[in-house]
Amino acid sequence: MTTTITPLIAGNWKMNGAMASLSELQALAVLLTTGEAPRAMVVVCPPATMLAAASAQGALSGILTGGQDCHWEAHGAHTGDISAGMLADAGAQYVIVGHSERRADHHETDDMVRAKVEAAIGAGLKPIICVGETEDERDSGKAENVVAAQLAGSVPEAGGQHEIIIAYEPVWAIGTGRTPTYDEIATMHNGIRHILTNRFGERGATIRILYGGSVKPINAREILDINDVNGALVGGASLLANDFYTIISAV
Ligand SMILES: O=C(CO)COP(=O)(O)O
Repeated sequence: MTTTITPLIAGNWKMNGAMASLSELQALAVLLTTGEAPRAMVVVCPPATMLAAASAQGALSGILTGGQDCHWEAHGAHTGDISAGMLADAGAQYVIVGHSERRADHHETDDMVRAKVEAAIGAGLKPIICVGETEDERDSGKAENVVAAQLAGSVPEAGGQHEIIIAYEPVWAIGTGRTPTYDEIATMHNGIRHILTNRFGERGATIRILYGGSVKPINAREILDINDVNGALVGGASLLANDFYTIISAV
């Protein structure tokens, strides 16, 4: 059912890197254009200050770019914030919304995330909507219910007509070097697929579901082989061109 989905590998640089890190993007571009053609779409989400330069550079080698967050309004008195339209203006085609670090650090609720997704769609961006349980929630057997509730709250009806991407990122697997078992990932992705097809019908079968949380060159192949895993959202390992390229090549 999902075998026709072209996988997508996205790198989330978070608050790492400086303009000098664009040399890593350049190195990645060289690897991607001189090696075997990638079997995945490649997206890099650098800090917003680097987005325009990264987009211009990426365009030369097929690397797409995305923002790491956007405001839910198109413009206004929101000091320090960036709108989805501004990200598009800087060359982004994607935007990460509802990352657990923002849900935690900025008290983002599902309602806020849904409004951001709508703003992203309105600006012509493809939102990468993050969901995932904490360790306590997994230990107490609530992981699937937590993710189902986040999907219900964070994914707007417009998700049925526009391209959206779901990223399942268990909070306890982010930056820890720990991952769920392959069975646990398969169960969660299968559950998300059911939720998407129940809600959006045939279209739900075409929505990419990425896995994120300690994806590394060493585990990428096994994770990307799991049914209904349509790519990865990579943090730390996306900062170095060689590591990121190895993950992309694992598709
Ligand atoms: O949060 C993540 C991507 O959004 C995952 O980060 P790590 O790959 O560093 O665990």
